[in-house]
Formats: sequence, C-alpha cells, structure tokens
Amino acid sequence: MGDVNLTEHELRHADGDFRVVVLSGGSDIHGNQPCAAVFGEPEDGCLVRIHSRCVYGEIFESVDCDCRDQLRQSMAMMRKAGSGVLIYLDQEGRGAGLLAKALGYQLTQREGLDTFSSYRVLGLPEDSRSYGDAVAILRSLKLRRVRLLTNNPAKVAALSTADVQVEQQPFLVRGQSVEARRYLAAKARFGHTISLAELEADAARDRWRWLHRLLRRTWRRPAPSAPERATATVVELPVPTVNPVEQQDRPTDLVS
Ligand SMILES: Nc1nc2c(ncn2[C@@H]2O[C@H](COP(=O)(O)OP(=O)(O)OP(=O)(O)O)[C@@H](O)[C@H]2O)c(=O)[nH]1
Repeated sequence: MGDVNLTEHELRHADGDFRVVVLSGGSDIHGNQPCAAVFGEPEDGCLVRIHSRCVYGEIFESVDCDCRDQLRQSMAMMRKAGSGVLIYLDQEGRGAGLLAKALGYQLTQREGLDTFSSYRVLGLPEDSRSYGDAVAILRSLKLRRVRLLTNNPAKVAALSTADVQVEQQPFLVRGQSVEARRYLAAKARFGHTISLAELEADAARDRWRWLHRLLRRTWRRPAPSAPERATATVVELPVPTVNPVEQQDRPTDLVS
C-alpha cells in the first residue's frame, strides 16, 4: 500500500453531528474509497467497529441478516461512549460482491444451504475480505489500541498482525428475526464467537412472547353475546269513537 491520505469533514446528523474521513491511496478495490464515521475525539482504547457493506440489510432493511442492527447499534454505542470510530468497507457479500451474494441467496433459498455452503458450491471463498484499509484508517487516526465491536476472529487477527492491540467486544444484537438467527447460527458454525445457546434462548423467548400475546388476545376477546330475542312491538290500535246520537238510539235492555 502506498501513501494513504484522509480527507475529512463534518457531517450533520439528527442524533448528533460527527466527522467523516475518506481514505484515498488504500486498496481501492472497486473504486469506492473506504470511509469512517469518527465520533468525538477517539483515543487509544476507544470503541471501533469495522463494518462491511450490506445493501440488503442497510438499504432495503432486510431482516435476513443482522447488518443493519449492528450498524445502528455501533453508532449508538459510540455516541453514548462519547467517542469511537465506525469504519465502513465496501466489501459487499463478505468481499465477493453483490452478484455473488445474490447467487448465494438464490442457492440458499432453492437448496436450503447456509450462506457459507452456497459460496462453496459456487466455487467462491467463504470470506474474501481484507482489513488493510481499516488498519490504514486506524493508523492515520493514531490509534494503536482499540475495543473492537465484533464476533469475527478474522478481524481481530487482521488488526493484531498489523500491530494494533485489540480487545474484542462481543457484539450480538438481540431480538433478531428467525431468518437472521439462522444466519447468525451459520456464522457461529463458521467460527464467529456467537453462542448457539444464547441464540436458542433468544428463540425460546420469542416463542414465549408469541404465545403470551396469543393468550392475552384470546382472554380479552368479548364473551359471545346471547342469541337475540325478538322484541315485542307495541301496535297502537285505533280507538273506535262512539257517536252520541247512535248511543241514545241504542236499546237500553241490551245493557241492563
Ligand atoms: N453471501 C452473503 N453475504 C451476506 C449475507 N448477509 C450479510 N452478508 C454480508 O456479510 C458481510 C458482513 O459480514 P458478517 O459475516 O455478517 O459479519 P462480520 O462483519 O464478519 O462479523 P461481525 O463483526 O461480528 O459483524 C457484509 O459484507 C454483508 O454484505 C448473506 O446472506 N449472504
């Protein structure tokens, strides 16, 4: 990697402005420069997230993966901590690109394969990302020791071999959809530090919540009403008027 340079400026945000740095002279794989959101004045030991692009999760708001939640939660955590660096890498589909990811999705949906097996079937590496640009950004920001929000040991290893001291901070966003949990379980099997037991506990909590909602709805339903009874209708009959003359003519013996 030659000389790298950071171009930086402020960015307005509804939840609080931050600084953006854009890297040039890095690996520049797809012509899109890596960038980072810099919160506060990060120092050694600050929170860092190295995030890889996911159009489906971040833009289309898919619930098949946890990418969007991780992005949002990491920003919220950095804001709360007062500082941090969110590095955003253009490494869609774990570095294979969007088309490969879409082909992988097709296979997953057709054959029921997990996300890593589908890449294997397509003849692609399961994960082809590199983290040199992330290291370059950290170096430019003069960070040598970071608290890395990740479950991915490959990220920890990549920074460690580049002489960045890493304290791994597990980063599991709770309350995921069934599909995202399936994705997380695949990552756990692939070596990510995600506890399958915790995922199962999450699923059990979801099932319980669902059952609870269903029962509450059933209890609250109004009791079936009694069959309607026919209501009596009062009909006013005309009162016959008696002609006083006719009354006088009437034979009196009839009434005696
Ligand atoms: N092929 C494929 N890629 C996906 C899928 N869901 C997310 N991705 C990509 O996976 C990358 C994110 O990697 P993940 O394995 O989810 O997480 P990670 O960054 O390795 O690990 P953490 O740091 O713990 O989040 C992004 O580039 C996404 O585009 C999927 O279903 N199939």
